[in-house]
Amino acid sequence: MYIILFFQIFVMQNSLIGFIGAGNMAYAIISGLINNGIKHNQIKISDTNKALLSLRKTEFNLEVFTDNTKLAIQCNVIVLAVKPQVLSSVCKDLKNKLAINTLIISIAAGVRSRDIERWLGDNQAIVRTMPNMPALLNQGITGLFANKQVSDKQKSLAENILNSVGECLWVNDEGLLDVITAVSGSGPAYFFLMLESMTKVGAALGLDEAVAQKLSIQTALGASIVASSSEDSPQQLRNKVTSKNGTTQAAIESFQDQDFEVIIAHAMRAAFNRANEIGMELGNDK
Ligand SMILES: NC(=O)C1=CN([C@@H]2O[C@H](COP(=O)(O)OP(=O)(O)OC[C@H]3O[C@@H](n4cnc5c(N)ncnc54)[C@H](OP(=O)(O)O)[C@@H]3O)[C@@H](O)[C@H]2O)C=CC1
Ligand SMILES: O=C(O)[C@@H]1CCC=N1
Repeated sequence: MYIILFFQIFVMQNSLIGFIGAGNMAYAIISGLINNGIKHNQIKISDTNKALLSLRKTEFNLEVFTDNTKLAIQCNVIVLAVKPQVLSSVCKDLKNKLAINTLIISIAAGVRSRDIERWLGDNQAIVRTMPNMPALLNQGITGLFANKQVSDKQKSLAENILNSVGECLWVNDEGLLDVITAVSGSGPAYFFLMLESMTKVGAALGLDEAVAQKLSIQTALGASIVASSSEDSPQQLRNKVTSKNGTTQAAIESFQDQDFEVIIAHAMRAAFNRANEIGMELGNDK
């Protein structure tokens, strides 16, 4: 056990991790890596946006590049952190320039590993992932899928990197990553929307907006902590808040009258379908 742990730390400490794309998710993952003891000189970052690169250089004290290839040829792990729509051109520029043992980690929604393989050139080890934004505070959760070229050592390297920002969950069926996208990838935004609505209504009912926001956020935090530490299911916990003929029952009945579950199902299916659509659109990109 200790030998495996020591080996994993050794592999991480001897990796050079390059991020292509310096946006929100790169920021979140790099923050987690640095908080977990990865040295600044083990992370490099490239982006087309020079102003953003100079901000990242100030924030993290890392080497930055405007040329993705220059970054990629120096790293043994490359995290593809650009929008799905620019991923094919980013990969095609790297085609046949990477060492065969370079591990590619894609965080792009919808984009299938076989397309990334096709754009980069065959036989590249690719771990396709779906992290989420709470990675920023090491509270993320990431779904991962490995293509056939990924070795066990590379699997544990990818897992260690994403474990720096939260929990990891491997899937054998790549299609499930689109479901994970609809649940936890996009999920933080669903809860933020709920917070926005609760704040607005609290203010409309007479609270200061800042007070309504604080109450809403602390309530979400408290409910999440209880749900994640309790043996009870979310439904059982809900029942514990819902007094017979009380205020919560009135609210829950109103949600149910408005088909709350249908609203959630439509929204999550829309996210899932969009992930599929992105995969199909880019799958047609030669
Ligand atoms: N945001 C989230 O919560 C999550 C996002 N993801 C995935 O992560 C990926 C990144 O998302 P996010 O960080 O939000 O996006 P951002 O737009 O914040 O970051 C992407 C960065 O890539 C830059 N970029 C564009 N073209 C290139 C290029 N050719 N070479 C290098 N850099 C380039 C962009 O510059 P410019 O803005 O100037 O175009 C931008 O700075 C996406 O694929 C998304 O699906 C996954 C899980 C959660
Ligand atoms: O909205 C998106 O497409 C990305 C993927 C999951 C979260 N953000």
